[in-house]
Parts: sequence; structure tokens; C-alpha cells
Amino acid sequence: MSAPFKQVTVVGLGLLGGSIGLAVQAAMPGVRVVGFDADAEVRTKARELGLAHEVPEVAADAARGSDLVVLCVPVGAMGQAAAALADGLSDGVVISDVGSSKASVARALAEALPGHTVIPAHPVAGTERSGPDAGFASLFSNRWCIITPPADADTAQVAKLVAFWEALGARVDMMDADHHDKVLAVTSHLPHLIAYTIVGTASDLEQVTQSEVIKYSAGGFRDFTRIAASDPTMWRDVFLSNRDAVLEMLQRFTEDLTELQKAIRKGDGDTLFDHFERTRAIRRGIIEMGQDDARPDFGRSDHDGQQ
Ligand SMILES: NC(=O)C1=CN([C@@H]2O[C@H](COP(=O)(O)OP(=O)(O)OC[C@H]3O[C@@H](n4cnc5c(N)ncnc54)[C@H](O)[C@@H]3O)[C@@H](O)[C@H]2O)C=CC1
Ligand SMILES: O=C(O)C(=O)Cc1ccc(O)cc1
Repeated sequence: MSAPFKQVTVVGLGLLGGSIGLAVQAAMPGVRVVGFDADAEVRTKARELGLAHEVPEVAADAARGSDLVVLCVPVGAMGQAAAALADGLSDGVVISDVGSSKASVARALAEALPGHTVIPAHPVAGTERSGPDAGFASLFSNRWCIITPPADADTAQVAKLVAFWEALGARVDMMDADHHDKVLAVTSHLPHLIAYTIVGTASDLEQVTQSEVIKYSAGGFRDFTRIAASDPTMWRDVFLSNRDAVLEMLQRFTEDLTELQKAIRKGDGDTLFDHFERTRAIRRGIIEMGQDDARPDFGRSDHDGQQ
């Protein structure tokens, strides 16, 4: 099958952009990859690492001749990054992105590039690492990519974007942006907020010295520290851009936490047991569906990334 796009521009050459650059080169050898990053040091590193065939110095030059542009910058920078490409964009180019929230990004891209085809997407695949060294070609393999086409999207262009993500190994789902933002608020954004909170709480406790936090972090806390090491700029932008959905889910979470708090206080073991049994079944269901962790060093050996 021929590749859905001939030339792909990737803007933002960190974990996501670098991984797309490597994955396209691995999966679609005839496709040219052009990269750009606002940070000159990242551009230099990206050239050294071969994240793209070419990394021009000017954003608009990176867009010239491409039939797909994928924006891989923090969600708060999407509009600005897109506007910088305007002078170089070809007619008929598809503008997409990988942002972790979708409704506000869709609005920012449509505003920055009026008259262009914008089809937002979110590969639900990543790690706590960031920057050009963090990328690896197998990041999207067997992971979901959620595409959120606007209601009036050209179905042929949407089909090409689906084929693009499938060629990178992803499984594609489609939904509207608001639904995406609600689902991801509970499955991704809230867990990150909880991790950021608990790691901060532990280190703030006077009696828990820094060394005790490190020494006893082999348990569940260690998993939270991995998530809480995620990029501060990226996550600040996610919470600000998906504010309403995150606040709604946070409200529900707080109510459920209060229920468990009450059960502990009252010595209500049945409530605790029933809850934990239900959550264990959820974890087992995830593993049965083959959706356990695809990050490097988590059960995979066919990757070239590092933790
Ligand atoms: N980190 C993760 O696990 C995942 C992240 N995402 C989304 O992917 C996007 C990128 O995240 P990462 O790759 O993790 O971030 P990153 O921090 O590794 O890379 C972002 C890059 O964008 C560049 N950049 C910032 N503003 C720019 C601009 N105006 N023009 C050009 N380049 C600019 C930065 O210099 C940086 O190199 C974010 O929107 C994030 O929400 C989506 C799925 C997973
Ligand atoms: O590293 C992890 O556990 C993640 O959850 C990665 C991740 C971060 C942000 C996304 O939008 C999607 C995936």
C-alpha cells in the first residue's frame, strides 16, 4: 500500500515529534520527513539523532512542500507554532497535532490557520521523558490514537490520517473533541494531578526526610514519582487547556475519596474490600485487552529508547 502522505513536517522535536520522525522513517521509507523546533539546541540535536531527513532554521521553510504537518509542541504553544508555518504551507495540506487535550487545540489551530484543513489527533502513548533524546520509533506500536475530526471534515483526508497512524502501528479511534477531553481527564490528566500532589505531599512532610522518600520508594510511591517527573510545561498546559473537564472529574474523585476516608474511619472493611476488588478487576481487564504498558523496559525489548 502506498504511503498516505509524501512529505511530513513535524513541528516540535521532543518525545512525540522525535518518535514520529523516527517511526515514519522506519515504517514509510519513501516518505520525506522535515522537522522544526523553536529551540536551536533541539534542532542541532535532532539533526545529530536523525529525527528527520532535514531540519531547516525557519519554521515556514519546514512546511514547504509537505502534505501533512503534525504539531508536537505543548498544547499552550499550538496556535503560535501553527501561525509560524503559514507562509510555507501548500494548498491541500492536512494540519494535525498530538496534543493531550483536543477542544482548545482545535480552536487554536483553526484560528491560527484559517482556511486550512485541521484534523486534530492524540496518540495515547508516551513516557515521563521529554526532549529530542527521548524519542523512539516503536512508541506508537499497538497504542491507541484518537482522532477528533471536526464535523465538516473531508472524509478522504480523515482516512489518510487514519492510514498514517495505522502505518505507525497505532490503533485508531474517532470521537468528538469534547468527549475526548472528558475521557482523558479521568484516564490521564487526573492521574497525573494525583501523582504530582502525592509526591509533593510526601516531600513536604517534615518527618519524611528526603532520604526516607528515596529509600522506601520501591512501593507504589515509586510509580507516582515516575509520573510526577513528567514535563512541567506540558502538564501545566494540559491542566489549563482542559480546565472544565479536569475540574469536573476532580470533583467526582474528591467525593469518592471522601467515601473511602469515611469507610476507614468507621472501620467499614466491606466497603474497602468491595472497592479494591472492583479496581483489581479493572486492572486485569486492561491486561487481558493487551493494553498494559508499552513504554521501554516495561515488558518490551524491541525498542531503542531509554528510561
Ligand atoms: N509526553 C507524552 O507522554 C505525551 C505528550 N503528548 C502531547 O505531545 C505534545 C508534545 O509533548 P512532548 O513531545 O512530550 O514534549 P517535549 O517537551 O518532549 O517536546 C516539545 C518540543 O516542542 C518545542 N516547542 C515549544 N514551543 C514551540 C514552538 N512554538 N514552535 C516550535 N517548537 C516548539 C520545544 O522546544 C520542545 O522541543 C504535547 O502537546 C503533549 O500534550 C501526547 C501524548 C503523550
Ligand atoms: O507515561 C505515562 O504513563 C503516560 O501517561 C504518558 C502519556 C502522557 C500524556 C498523554 O497525553 C498520553 C500518554
